[in-house]
Amino acid sequence: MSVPVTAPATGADLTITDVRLTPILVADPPLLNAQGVHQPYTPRLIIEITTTDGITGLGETYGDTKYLELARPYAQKLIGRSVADLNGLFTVADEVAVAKERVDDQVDVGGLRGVQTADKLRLSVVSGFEVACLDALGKAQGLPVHALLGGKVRDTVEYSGYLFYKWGEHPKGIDSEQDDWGEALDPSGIVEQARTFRRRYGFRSFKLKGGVFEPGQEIAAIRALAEAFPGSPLRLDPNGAWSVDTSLQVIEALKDVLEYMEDPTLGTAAMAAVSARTDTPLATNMCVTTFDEIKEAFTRDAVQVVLSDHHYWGGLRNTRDLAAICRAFGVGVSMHSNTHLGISLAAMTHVAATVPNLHHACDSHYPWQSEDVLSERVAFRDGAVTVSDAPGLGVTLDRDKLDALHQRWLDDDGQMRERDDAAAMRVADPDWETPAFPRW
Ligand SMILES: O=C([O-])C(=O)C[C@H](O)[C@@H](O)C(=O)[O-]
Ligand SMILES: [Mg+2]
Repeated sequence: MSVPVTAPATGADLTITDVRLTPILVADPPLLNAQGVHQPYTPRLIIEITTTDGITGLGETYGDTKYLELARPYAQKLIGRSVADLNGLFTVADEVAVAKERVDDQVDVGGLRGVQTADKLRLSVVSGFEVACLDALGKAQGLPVHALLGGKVRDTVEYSGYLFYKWGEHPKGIDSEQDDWGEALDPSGIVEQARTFRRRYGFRSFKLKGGVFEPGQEIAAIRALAEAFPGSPLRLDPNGAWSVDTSLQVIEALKDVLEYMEDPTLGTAAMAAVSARTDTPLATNMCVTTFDEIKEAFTRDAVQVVLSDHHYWGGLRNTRDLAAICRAFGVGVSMHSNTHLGISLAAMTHVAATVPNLHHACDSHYPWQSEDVLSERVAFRDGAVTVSDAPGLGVTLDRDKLDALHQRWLDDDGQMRERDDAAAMRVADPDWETPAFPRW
């Protein structure tokens, strides 16, 4: 292996001596989507990689069992390697077996993140370790992560306000934390939520998570937003809940105010059928979620914007590769988000800062997370995060906070350790089954 374990300029020893994995449960509000509702707590995995010199890099990824069972043996294999050996992270991942039942006939979070393959599972684990290696390497070299990716092309990264239909609180009788967002179950509730987003964070564009109510109500919500925030870029994302015809009807009703329509219908073929009959751009984080899916989707002109997500695309450098492919095909790129904490927001911001063809505000769930493992939260100002020039990611772990969220994970009887939005919905509605798609 030719990757140096000693940094020539600084003399820092980059050898990995310890990897610490801490599964946690993070409070999550009752956000509704096409599958059901978010659980009161969601699993995340915090990764700490330490070098011989005692430098520690931080990473974050999904924390459900299927990720933990890969992350544990993978972490062991990294001891003795260099944090600079970023390509080696993928080689080592191929040595970790993925259980067949984890991928056979499976989709990712009920399909919210598209297909589930062994490769994608591995990449979803590698990404957290890649971020931790980059953080450690940056600290060792005195360079921010964006510099390790080639350097920032912007000083701030814009995010959109991610609006959700939501209940005022989780169902009574189960452990949960109260949030201060209130209920939003109709157009006026959504506008009120958007006003709160704007007041607290300054977001200029908004995305509404749809596929919850019949399309007429969701059209009314977007119309109400357009009226309340004239000129703001707006997006609607029903996670594939509509047929091709319904998709076209909704697009027709909203085409004057939509920046893009996100995953109106399921699968590349149906997206291509919609795309062929509208000029409104279609975005996806469902039918293009792996490199293998790009060729068909792009050659059929099924999507005009790909919403990358460094967690399942395999890290920050793969995200840049994806952006380069999109650029070559004239396809736009932006960022998808699931529930995540500040380590991931910092990582998203570093990579987004380096992508020249990023022309849409990125998604982020972070405002919905009242808890974090950082000593200082990452701040949104005027709807954007300032790109840090501090070494590494530029964030600091608060061990007490990490320990408290880990204790919650330890105390859990197992129910919250797997994200399952349909099961969470059944707590309120025992007959709930995720509807067959297209639902409308
Ligand atoms: O399609 C999307 O943008 C997402 O899947 C984002 C999130 O997963 C969101 O839908 C959620 O967590 O409910
Ligand atoms: Mg989406």
